[in-house]
Amino acid sequence: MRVSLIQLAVDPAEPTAARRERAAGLVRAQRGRDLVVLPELWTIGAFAFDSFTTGSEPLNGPTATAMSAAARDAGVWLHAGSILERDPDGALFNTSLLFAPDGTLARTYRKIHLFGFDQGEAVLLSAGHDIVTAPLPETVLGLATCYDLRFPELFRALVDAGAQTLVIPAGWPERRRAHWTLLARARAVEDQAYVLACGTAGTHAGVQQAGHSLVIDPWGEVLAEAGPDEQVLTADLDMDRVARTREEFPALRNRVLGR
Ligand SMILES: NC(=O)CCC(=O)C(=O)O
Repeated sequence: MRVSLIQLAVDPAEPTAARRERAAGLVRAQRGRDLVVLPELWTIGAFAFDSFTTGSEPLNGPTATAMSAAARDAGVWLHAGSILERDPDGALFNTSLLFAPDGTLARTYRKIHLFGFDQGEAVLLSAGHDIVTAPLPETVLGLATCYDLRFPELFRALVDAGAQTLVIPAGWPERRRAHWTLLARARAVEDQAYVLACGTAGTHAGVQQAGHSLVIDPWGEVLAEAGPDEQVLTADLDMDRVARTREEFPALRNRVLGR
């Protein structure tokens, strides 16, 4: 499976509409790949809390419309990262969007673990509750978002639901980059799954982003790692490796608790 992770720079000087158009162009340039991934809240920035209300949009809003068209034009599965979803009652969610190659919105995932303790996302948004997987021709995706990475029980639930490739869009700060790398590799090793972890670059709301998006195999080896700046990271994945790893080193089968 050929994957591209688009590590977008979120720069407050760039209007959202311009970034949306730029992101759509980058997606279109990935024709020939099987799956393309964008980061968390790349329209406004994961830490731009002051813009959370004005930057919110419905599931048929401008970002979803542009990403649907880009997926269709490129003929790829597109995990379009996440948007600030405003539901019909006005509640806000951090919602990931997965588009099929014909542009259909195949899945949404509302971030379960909201970041910020007693401020920011944690107080401004509503949390999701649903475990979301998506069967693709080559693999089964399990969806999670950024801070979710710190909660291994979510990933175990995704694996129990059939996930083989864990997709994690993020807006992770440089200050905690060591955690990002460590936890992403840990999730790959403990769940014996590919991890596609796509972050943002640049600085927004005074928070320098880590970049360093990662493609990690089910043995925990880093197959590809981005630098700090905007970059398209590509990798070719051997999907048989998930089943082989789980067969040859059957730690998942040896679970005693929580089954
Ligand atoms: N957007 C986020 O979820 C940030 C998470 C984070 O900074 C951390 O877990 O550390």
